Amino acid sequence: MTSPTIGVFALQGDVREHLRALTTLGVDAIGVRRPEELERCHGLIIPGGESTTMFKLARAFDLFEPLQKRIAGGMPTFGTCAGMIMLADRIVDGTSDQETLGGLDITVRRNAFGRQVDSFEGDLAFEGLDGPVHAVFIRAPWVEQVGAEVEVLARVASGPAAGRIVAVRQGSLMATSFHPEVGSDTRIHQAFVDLVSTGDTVVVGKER
Ligand SMILES: NC(=O)CC[C@H](N)C(=O)O
Repeated sequence: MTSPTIGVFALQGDVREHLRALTTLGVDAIGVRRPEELERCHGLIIPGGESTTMFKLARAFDLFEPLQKRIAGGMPTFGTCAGMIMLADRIVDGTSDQETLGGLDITVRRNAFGRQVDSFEGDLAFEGLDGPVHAVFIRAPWVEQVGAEVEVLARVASGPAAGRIVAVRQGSLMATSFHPEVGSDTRIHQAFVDLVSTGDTVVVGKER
């Protein structure tokens, strides 16, 4: 596939930043609000935002089942922050029984780093990429537990959350706790575009 169309789930969240990153990479990028738009996509990004609102809107706009079907059918999908929560098979946050689209065999903790005030930035190593990534965390989840098929791509490097898993891949699904669409570093988007284009991405290590 030479020129894939990649959609960005566009009912809520930081859609524009992802569209801009994809366009910078020369990808045909479209916002997805309706099932017909999803049908045109070879891959999908689910952005950061507010995951409970995203679930409600996906239901209200009849996108929930089509999304679940495409993801289960192997469409490459990349979730960032709230998008990671959408893709997780299991969520813990102490309060809700929030449903998920699922697909990634991970357990995520919502707002794991704390509430609003605990948004932070930091550099971290990302499997397969040359040099560190500057990661921006905004009321972010972290991954508490991963299944046997899940590759860990990044962990927090230092501070109280050091060692926490913040990026994963399982087959055609990728997710980061942080926001790679913020700023001008498009390497993580490029890795996802490669995954969509070739069915595989940069060589990643396997860790549990
Ligand atoms: N920046 C984000 O996407 C925050 C995610 C949000 N805290 C949620 O639980 O859905």
